[in-house]
Amino acid sequence: MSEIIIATKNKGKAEEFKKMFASLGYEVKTLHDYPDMPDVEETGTTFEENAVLKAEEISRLMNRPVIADDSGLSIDALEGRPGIFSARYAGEEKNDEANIDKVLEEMKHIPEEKRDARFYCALAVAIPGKKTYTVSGTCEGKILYARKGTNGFGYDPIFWANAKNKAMAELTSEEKAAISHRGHALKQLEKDLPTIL
Ligand SMILES: O=P(O)(O)OP(=O)(O)OP(=O)(O)OC[C@H]1O[C@@H](n2cnc3c(O)ncnc32)[C@H](O)[C@@H]1O
Ligand SMILES: [Mg+2]
Repeated sequence: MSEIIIATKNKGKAEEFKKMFASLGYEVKTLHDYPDMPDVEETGTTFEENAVLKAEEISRLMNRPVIADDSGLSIDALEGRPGIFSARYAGEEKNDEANIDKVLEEMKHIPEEKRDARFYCALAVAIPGKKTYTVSGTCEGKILYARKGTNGFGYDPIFWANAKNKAMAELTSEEKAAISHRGHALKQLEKDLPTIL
């Protein structure tokens, strides 16, 4: 099986990528398999810029093709927050539960019709000697008033996925991949995989 490296230290993302790529016949390695790789600083102002920073730095260090994912949740009533700061919304330690609590608190008086939000995922593909490129995907939904479901990771328990009429954390991994921002972004890469790997 061909191997692809995803420059992530996020366990939830790593699990999703492993399953999605396995169904395409590829084996995923992440930075959990290469613990000496550094944390790349996400200094960009967009998801795309941050995905490119992560993919290019790890590709340069490994001298191999590398894909990186930068993603997050954008809430209309919060003017797009947490956005590119989704991982660290409630503090540097990147705590999913604290991040959810902060969003629930900020959204507690916002009425049903003003709770629209979307997940965004930018994937960057860095190949030594070639120009890095990006693809992206979104997933439309609403912010719930409380947690629902136990699957997935990050903000999934408070995100109502319009496409499935269920909370994201109620979906199986296959159901989520079919409608998610990450699934939509990956769809656009599928045809390129033989040249990336
Ligand atoms: O940079 P890497 O190492 O990949 O890991 P990270 O956790 O820092 O990842 P990001 O910088 O891309 O931040 C993304 C955050 O957005 C949230 N997020 C992204 N995709 C999500 C999904 O499918 N479901 C729920 N939350 C998601 C989640 O809280 C992540 O921590
Ligand atoms: Mg990050």
